[in-house]
Amino acid sequence: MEVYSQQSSSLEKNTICQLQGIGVTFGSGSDRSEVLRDINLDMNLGDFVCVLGSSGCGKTTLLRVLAGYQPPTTGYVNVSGKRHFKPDADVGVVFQRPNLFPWLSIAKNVEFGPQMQGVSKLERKKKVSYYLDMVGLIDAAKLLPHQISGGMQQRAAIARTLAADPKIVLMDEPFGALDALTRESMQSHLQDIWERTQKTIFFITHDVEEALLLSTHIVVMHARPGRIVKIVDNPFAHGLKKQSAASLRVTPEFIHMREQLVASIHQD
Ligand SMILES: Nc1ncnc2c1ncn2[C@@H]1O[C@H](COP(=O)(O)OP(=O)(O)OP(=O)(O)O)[C@@H](O)[C@H]1O
Repeated sequence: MEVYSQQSSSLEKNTICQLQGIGVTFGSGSDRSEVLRDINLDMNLGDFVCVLGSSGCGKTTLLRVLAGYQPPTTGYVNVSGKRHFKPDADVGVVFQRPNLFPWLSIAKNVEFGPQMQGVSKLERKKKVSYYLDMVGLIDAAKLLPHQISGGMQQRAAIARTLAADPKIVLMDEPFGALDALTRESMQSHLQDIWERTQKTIFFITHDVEEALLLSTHIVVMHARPGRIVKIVDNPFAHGLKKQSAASLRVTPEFIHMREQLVASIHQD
């Protein structure tokens, strides 16, 4: 395992997304609050980056900068070599609560992005079937969001985001509102989807085990101001392909790594 505290790895040829010197300060005078300072991070094609950190350390603010919702006070974001400063189709977002359009069927929700992009009807149909199949929701295509479970809704939200073909997918605690069993099945669904699409994923979680089960890299942030203190190459990357979460979790290596990460979060 390689653990290193450097702030930025060198730009490689398959870098999809680059955060350079990101800082965010809200307010001014006595209300001034520096929420993020000098965040540098490169994400390569197919990376699954999990971000861990105590509550309020700035994870969501960082995701909002990446999405183009929050302009940084300093620094910039590049996606595929271009400045990214406003929301667009290159960056897809999945929130903690699946914000599906309640009046549209699951299929129409998934079709929405490609339709906005002017994709032909035939292509749209193909995309909808492909992504609904990927998330195991073919049979729910005609149902409305309120007619399916929370886990199914979140899978539909993931399919909707992927159907717009983003270069990078941002996820803000997407399984945080789900019960433990559904969460576990969603983790294995997401791992499978990621293996199949090879998308670059930026994933915020409070759950150290979730980060170890899913990611290729783990970013640890500390607060006041929010900053990256550690970037870890996850030795368990792709681990769910070889063994179940239950058997991985009890290995001494996994337990040791989990304890190390918990300690580094709490050094904050
Ligand atoms: N628009 C804003 N104006 C002022 N302060 C803000 C604003 N948005 C966020 N903050 C502050 O920035 C800090 C970081 O918030 P953020 O939501 O990014 O943290 P987080 O790590 O995602 O927290 P959690 O894990 O609890 O979701 C908090 O102190 C929050 O109050």
